[in-house]
Amino acid sequence: MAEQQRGTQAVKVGLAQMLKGGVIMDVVTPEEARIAEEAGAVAVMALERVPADIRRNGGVARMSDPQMIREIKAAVTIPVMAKARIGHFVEAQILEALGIDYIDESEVLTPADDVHHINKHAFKVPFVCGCRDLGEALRRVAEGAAMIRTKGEAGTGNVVEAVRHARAVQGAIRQLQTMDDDELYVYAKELRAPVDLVRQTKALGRLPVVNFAAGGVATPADAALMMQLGMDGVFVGSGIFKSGDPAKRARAIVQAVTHYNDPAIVAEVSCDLGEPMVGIDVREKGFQSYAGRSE
Ligand SMILES: O=C(CO)[C@H](O)[C@H](O)COP(=O)(O)O
Repeated sequence: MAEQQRGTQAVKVGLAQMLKGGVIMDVVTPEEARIAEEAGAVAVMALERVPADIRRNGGVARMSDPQMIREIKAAVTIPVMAKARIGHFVEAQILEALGIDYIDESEVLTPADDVHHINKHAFKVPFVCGCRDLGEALRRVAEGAAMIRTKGEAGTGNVVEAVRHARAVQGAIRQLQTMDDDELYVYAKELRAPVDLVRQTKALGRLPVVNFAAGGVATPADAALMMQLGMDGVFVGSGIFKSGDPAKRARAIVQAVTHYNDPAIVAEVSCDLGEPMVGIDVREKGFQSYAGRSE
């Protein structure tokens, strides 16, 4: 690709589109990365601890050790993503210098700036960011995100928040499509999002970038549910590598995403998967929401 074309918003959005219809798996070792690749993951997310362990350990969660990210990059041929803390543009600079394929500016790590997100236009590497609703999604796109993921609640093994966020985004887009163009200025104000992106979303009938589900997807049925709710693909972390048979579950979730509209196949791949991860009820007293850490 010509140097002057690298890193334009169109190129970054196009790179993210290449992941459409796929599963992106959190991995913490080169061995897990190889299991993910063999299972058919379209990309892996290299991190030191899956979200369930981040929750268990507590403390400040930061960008992973660059050496560990390098080892995961060397282990697989599929794209490798890594996480930077919200607003931590130096962690993002480091990840870009490491040649990472996509950066996740993630609420799963402890935010570094509780007001500002990273200006993602300043980078050549594409970014993915989380959202709970349409306004949050379009604010991230305005900052240069090339890919969106609904946040869910990572590390819970509980799909309820992923469903809530996917329904919020899709429902708002349906509502937007019933609106008169004159009404978009006020709606954009309500969404706290630029009116040109609101107009574009109305015209497309979808977000202007790919939108994956994340946070709490733990079974093939969960993954197919998110696809039927209109998501373009799925992130799975704790649900695979905190389960009894990660390789089998990883393959099953990839199959379920590919055949999400075929219940017979989803039933078949759901058989004999061993123990699922133990989940957390998000209504439990003292539950810490990661999704609410930024807006
Ligand atoms: O942060 C992520 C995506 O950006 C994680 O990959 C994803 O949310 C994992 O969540 P879980 O462990 O619940 O599957």
